[in-house]
Amino acid sequence: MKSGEKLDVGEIYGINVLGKATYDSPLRLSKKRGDDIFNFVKEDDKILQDISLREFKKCLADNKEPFAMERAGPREKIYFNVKKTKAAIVTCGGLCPGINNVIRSLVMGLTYFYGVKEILGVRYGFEGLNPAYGHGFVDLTPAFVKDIHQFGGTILGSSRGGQDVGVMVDTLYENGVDLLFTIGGDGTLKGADAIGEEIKKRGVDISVIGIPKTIDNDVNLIDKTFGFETAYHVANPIIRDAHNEATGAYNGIAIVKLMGRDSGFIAASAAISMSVVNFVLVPEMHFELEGENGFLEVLKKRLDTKHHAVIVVAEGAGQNLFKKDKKEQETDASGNIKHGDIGLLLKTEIAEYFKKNDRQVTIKYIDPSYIIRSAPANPGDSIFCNGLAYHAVHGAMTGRTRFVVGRVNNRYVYLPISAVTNKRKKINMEGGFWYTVLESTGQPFEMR
Ligand SMILES: Nc1ncnc2c1ncn2[C@@H]1O[C@H](COP(=O)(O)OP(=O)(O)OP(=O)(O)O)[C@@H](O)[C@H]1O
Ligand SMILES: O=P(O)(O)OC[C@H]1O[C@](O)(CO)[C@@H](O)[C@@H]1O
Ligand SMILES: [Mg+2]
Repeated sequence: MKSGEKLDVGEIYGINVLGKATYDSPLRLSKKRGDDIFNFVKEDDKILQDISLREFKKCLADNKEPFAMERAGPREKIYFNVKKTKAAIVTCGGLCPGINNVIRSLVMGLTYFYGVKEILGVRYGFEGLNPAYGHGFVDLTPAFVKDIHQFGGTILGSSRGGQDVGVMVDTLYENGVDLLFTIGGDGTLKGADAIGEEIKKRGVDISVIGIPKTIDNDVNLIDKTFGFETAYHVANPIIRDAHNEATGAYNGIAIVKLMGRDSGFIAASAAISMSVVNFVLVPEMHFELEGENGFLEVLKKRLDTKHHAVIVVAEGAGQNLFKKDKKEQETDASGNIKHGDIGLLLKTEIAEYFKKNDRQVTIKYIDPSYIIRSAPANPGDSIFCNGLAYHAVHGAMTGRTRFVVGRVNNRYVYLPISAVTNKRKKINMEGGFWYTVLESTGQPFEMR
């Protein structure tokens, strides 16, 4: 392609809008550079998805515009009349550090940036949008939320389990809600999109916004979800102490099981952050216990040389070892598969194997379980939660709908909900992150 020639407009992650934004933003921001005042974000400001030069050159060669997404932030024109705007906030799914920070910053942002006067707190997840449960609403004001960031959990309560989308939209409409902020994981975001679809069908003016929350960090496309960093931060000293237990006995083995239903980011990050771990087992890998290259044999070799071992296992790892029939698979209220307890299975299998091989071992099994997700957000997550909430408020006021706010390549962006829910983010076993895990643990590429 010759210089100066225009690229074809390629695919971008287009976001639905309720209509044209016609009101002037009440924010006193600048429109020009060089005046030391933050500028409104221009509508054509996009962030590249893949920042490698090779990918960019490939797009140039194919005469295609690279994949890009909207930069998040305040716009000059907004859609909603701030004098009449009413918002609602709902939190769904499992707990996660930082939920209260997000609620607090949404309330502060809506109130102080745009002058929104009424914000409803929906109780106990999507249940709270079904009047049959009788949960009622909480009035969220700056005075009410000012201290909540100091606590873990969610002041609104949460739930799993499906609700009738029509009933939820009726509730929003009947209560005059213009903006619905949903804070949750993949399930919540799918629910939010379904609500947005129903709103569109009815032709009503309600924006639906998603703020991705999950300690598992399994939301597609975005750099990370809030709460993930705190979760592995809490796991870090637990691993340190597990190592003390392992080295405190001849042939001591410590097993730490961490959450991570389908993605092993918590286990892997915790292990790299406290690099005394010798084996990390995650759902993304296939490993066997038996056999010449199986996990038990590799563990034996490790004990023969070092006489202790620390194993960190993600709850969704090694599910192939349970040999369950598809029909026997149990699910929770939201349809998430309940996994077999890999921590206990490892403990039993390791004990039996070394007994059979006539070797003395001491096994300590540690399952911190919910402890890693019920803590308050650490400083890194607190900063992140603030940023997500403020950017969500700015996006919502413009009439954008069915979108999530997230960070991609270290920038805040808006993405359609469907782009982040159509696939679960998993550790790339050929990627640099997993390679770091192998470098840090010294475990083999394969154990099967
Ligand atoms: N496809 C869907 N359509 C409508 N609602 C859904 C859909 N999937 C999930 N939900 C609802 O979203 C809520 C939260 O889902 P879920 O329990 O799976 O948690 P999550 O948001 O994925 O968070 P976590 O990371 O803790 O799993 C539940 O009330 C669930 O019924
Ligand atoms: O027992 P609960 O509350 O349903 O949630 C457990 C699940 O939630 C998660 O923490 C995700 O939020 C998973 O890692 C875990 O499997
Ligand atoms: Mg989920």
